[in-house]
Amino acid sequence: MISEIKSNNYSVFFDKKLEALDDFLNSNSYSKVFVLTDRNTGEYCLPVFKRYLPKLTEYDLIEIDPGEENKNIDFCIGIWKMLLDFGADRKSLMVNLGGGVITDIGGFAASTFKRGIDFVQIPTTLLSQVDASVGGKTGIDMDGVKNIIGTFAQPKAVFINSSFLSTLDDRQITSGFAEMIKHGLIYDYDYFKQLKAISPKEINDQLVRRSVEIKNDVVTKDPTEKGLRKILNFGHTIGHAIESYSLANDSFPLLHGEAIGAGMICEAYLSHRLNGLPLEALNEITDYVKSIFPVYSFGEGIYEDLFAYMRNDKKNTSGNIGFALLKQIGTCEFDIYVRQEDIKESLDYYCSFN
Ligand SMILES: NC(=O)c1ccc[n+]([C@@H]2O[C@H](COP(=O)([O-])OP(=O)(O)OC[C@H]3O[C@@H](n4cnc5c(N)ncnc54)[C@H](O)[C@@H]3O)[C@@H](O)[C@H]2O)c1
Ligand SMILES: O=C(O)C(=O)C[C@@H](O)[C@H](O)[C@H](O)COP(=O)(O)O
Ligand SMILES: [Zn+2]
Repeated sequence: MISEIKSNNYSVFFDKKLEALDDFLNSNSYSKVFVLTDRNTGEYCLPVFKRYLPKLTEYDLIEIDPGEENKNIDFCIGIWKMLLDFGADRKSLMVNLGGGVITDIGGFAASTFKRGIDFVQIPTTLLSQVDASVGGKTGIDMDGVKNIIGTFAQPKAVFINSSFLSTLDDRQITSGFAEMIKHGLIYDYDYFKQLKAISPKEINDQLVRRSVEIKNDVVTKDPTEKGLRKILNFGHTIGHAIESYSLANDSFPLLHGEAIGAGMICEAYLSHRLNGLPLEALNEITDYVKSIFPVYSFGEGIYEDLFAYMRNDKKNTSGNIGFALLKQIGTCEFDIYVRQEDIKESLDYYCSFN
């Protein structure tokens, strides 16, 4: 059974057999089809893709190394070169089969090759299914700064097949769960309470769909993040800085969702101190998020590094560091500019749990 959510000029299909993708390919005469995977999705997901699309006999496979550290210009150049060498033209299609790294770098490479070819997203991690594949943010990291190069480019379609999650490890499932928690905190208290009642491994199609609905409600109203869409960035001003620091300094860096978990605790603190979030709500959020994600251990010695990353956040204006902060659980406000000393206090709050 296929269900569909309509987004900005494209649809998100929930489809256990990729029949919607089969229909999409049959109703669009693309000159060539390119499939972008990483090594893991090539191993675990490509066989599923091929099983459901027996008529797709002709495609060129582009495979990159997995991991956040590879969401960079060098791998992007490699993808562009493959498109060039294999004769991609403006009527070609890029199929991004992977997690958020693949949907981000693949969407960026496709949206810039020959000034843009069509691409579709087939998200294969929980995080990419509930967040990364929807909304048209594409991009790569540079000099350790998250998503500093990129485009707003809408896919032609998104095809979500929850069976891909069966080969995803628990840590990756929990990482994606962070974005679902975020959706509840910024938009739907009842949804947050539903998530609190289960463990990340107990997620189901209905909860995945609810997260996509929430993200889609927001991005259809503000596709290029001029205002409202910034609420989807709750936890990310500090979370991205922690993720970038960990990527640059840790042998086994935090995953995106783990860093956002830390960021959400810090930004819930700022929501309480500066935006009226009740103390009991701050405690509820802190206690719950700490129960899902181990506290990342750091101290004041890295604060300057974190501030340097935050100074590159895309929500900033004229050097003022921008945040989306909660008013209450389920309601989030944006374009709140926070002084460095207040940010430091939120980091002290988080580090007090070490
Ligand atoms: N564009 C957006 O709106 C948006 C939203 C949220 C996050 N992001 C970005 O997404 C990235 C994180 O995405 P992610 O968490 O999916 O990471 P990821 O793409 O690195 O995937 C995580 C790991 O799981 C492996 N994998 C993927 N699917 C698998 C499967 N079905 N079975 C087994 N292994 C599988 C991958 O090879 C990788 O090793 C970050 O770069 C983040 O900035 C973008
Ligand atoms: O879609 C959005 O908008 C988001 O902010 C979703 C985030 O979860 C995601 O990590 C996004 O890539 C962050 O955007 P950025 O603009 O801070 O790079
Ligand atoms: Zn995120």
